[in-house]
Amino acid sequence: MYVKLCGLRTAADVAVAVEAGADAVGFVFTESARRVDLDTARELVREVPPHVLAVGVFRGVGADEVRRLAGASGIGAAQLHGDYPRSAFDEVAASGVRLVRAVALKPDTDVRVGAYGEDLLLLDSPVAGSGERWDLTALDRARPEGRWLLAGGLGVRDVAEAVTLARPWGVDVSSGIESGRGVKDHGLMREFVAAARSVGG
Ligand SMILES: O=C(O)c1ccccc1NCC(=O)[C@H](O)[C@H](O)COP(=O)(O)O
Repeated sequence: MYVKLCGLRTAADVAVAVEAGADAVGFVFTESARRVDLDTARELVREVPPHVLAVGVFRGVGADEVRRLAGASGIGAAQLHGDYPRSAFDEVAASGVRLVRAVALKPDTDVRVGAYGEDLLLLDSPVAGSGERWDLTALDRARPEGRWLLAGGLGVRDVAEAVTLARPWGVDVSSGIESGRGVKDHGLMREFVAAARSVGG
């Protein structure tokens, strides 16, 4: 079970995520209580070892700006939320970063992993980073195959149940590992990784 811990803001957050065994860590570059500025992001990315993917989270930022921030911070992947066209994905990918396509599951959502050139598809709640759950039974109508992550209101107590129901390749969390908005709880981070991996290997 691939586990991404998102919205990290301090070097201690990164150290705990790595020690807990996270596969990927996310840094929010867009308007949010979790936003980190470029200098902070660059310092945090330096703390991420090569076997862990450093992901920059973007929404409402042009592809050229994503490229600039990706290059300046050293992230390994860009997670794009919102209505980015395929051309924007191509443009960002050309800078050498991997792509995460973040979408809410609607009737017309293209759930083919890689349809926009992405390495990972992230199925999230309609309001990303809000900690709100969404109706996982919608996956019965359109279930991705391959490298897709489930996100949206997951927490220590319910991630195992959600994994059993949705059968994702991996999971992503932010609010559920916080003690307050934008403040990571290191105990919850460790517990979340263990809980996510407690289901069927
Ligand atoms: O975290 C934010 O504030 C945010 C703002 C704008 C776009 C994306 C954002 N976050 C993305 C994530 O943290 C996660 O990938 C995902 O949405 C899970 O969030 P949560 O429901 O809080 O666990």
